[in-house]
Amino acid sequence: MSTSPSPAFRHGQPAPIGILLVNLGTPDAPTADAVRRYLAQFLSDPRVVEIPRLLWKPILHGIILRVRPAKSARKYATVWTPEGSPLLVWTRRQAAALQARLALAHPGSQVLVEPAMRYGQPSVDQGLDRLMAAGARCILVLPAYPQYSGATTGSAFDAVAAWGQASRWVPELRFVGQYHDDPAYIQALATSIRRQWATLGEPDVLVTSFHGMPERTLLLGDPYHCQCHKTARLLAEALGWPREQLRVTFQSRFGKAKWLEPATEPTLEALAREGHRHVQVVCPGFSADCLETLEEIAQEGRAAFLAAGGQTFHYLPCLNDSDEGMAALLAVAEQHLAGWTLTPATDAEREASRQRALALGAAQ
Ligand SMILES: C=CC1=C(C)c2cc3[nH]c(cc4nc(cc5[nH]c(cc1n2)c(C)c5CCC(=O)O)C(CCC(=O)O)=C4C)c(C)c3C=C
Ligand SMILES: [Fe+2]
Ligand SMILES: [Fe+2]
Repeated sequence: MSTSPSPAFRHGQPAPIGILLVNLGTPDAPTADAVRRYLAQFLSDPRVVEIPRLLWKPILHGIILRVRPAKSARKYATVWTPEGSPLLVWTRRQAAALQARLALAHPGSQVLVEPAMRYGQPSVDQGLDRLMAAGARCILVLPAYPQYSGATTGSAFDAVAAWGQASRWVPELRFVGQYHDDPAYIQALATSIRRQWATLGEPDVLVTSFHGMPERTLLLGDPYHCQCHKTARLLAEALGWPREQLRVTFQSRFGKAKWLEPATEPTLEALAREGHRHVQVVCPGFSADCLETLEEIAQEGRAAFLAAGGQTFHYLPCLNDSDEGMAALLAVAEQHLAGWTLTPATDAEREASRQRALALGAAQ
């Protein structure tokens, strides 16, 4: 979408450029009521549950929203921090760190970074309204999902489009689709893992556990599964590790449909039974630690591996706001900001450029 002239350079005064850093979303509190509100919004999204609404609504409201909130709230309580849900805390820190790094890297430009949650607060609408209120008319939407899936990245796009439909002044918008094979992201993963190996040592097997998706989405053309495998292959290469010592698994199964395989927890149990004693798990598809990594992997996954006879288990944290993680987000943002982040021209430079254009026109 584009208006002309580019509003970022109007009147010789640079308007700020906006970045909306979007992650999935999380409840406001680790209580059944708050989790119910969050799940109701999340699981009503047709991008997330692709079952005809007439069939799905009675299941969602009659069963899932009655049973799951209390169970999930108990899990959230085990990872909740004094500042709130880990996913939101990390997303806020990432947004602040990205803004600071952009200010250092591009002293002539002002780039504002707002955190947003696709479900819950602060919403995509609130984040975009804030950027507009601050004067940003060029906005980059950066979903914090390295691998594209319709359920996550696609849904973030829907939220931005719905906001645009309700807006009189739609800004220039750019949207990051994925960065699963970006060298800066792969390098960040490898650096983070190697740093942790310096104290933990290398495992027998490194399990890369990605969030699952219904298998049907792969058959329908969603690139998510392939992008997870490509990330894992590039990571093995960056680590200089034999491919067979690095496993790709899918976690967080939801519902009755067949999900992508192999599943993480059964794989951890099988590795223990096969005699692999030292296993580590890393979750490259999550840019920030959250319930799915801190509870499902670091707690449940560990318990399953040790109960099956494994000896040592380490969960390797996500990139979060680490130096290497922020360098990767900065690199991804910069690729998409090109042309917007140019330090604005002075009046003299603008006049010289106008004269050159006139001279060119006269020569033709
Ligand atoms: C990173 C990518 C993610 C994909 C792909 C994804 C797909 C997906 N998820 C569900 C159902 C649930 N996911 C839940 C939590 C959750 N999911 C992601 C990321 C992806 N989901 C994150 C970052 C989180 C953590 C949120 C947090 O607050 O920390 C939950 C809620 C928790 C629970 O009750 O178990 C559900 C439910 C589906 C159905 C799906 C693909 C179709
Ligand atoms: Fe999920
Ligand atoms: Fe889970």
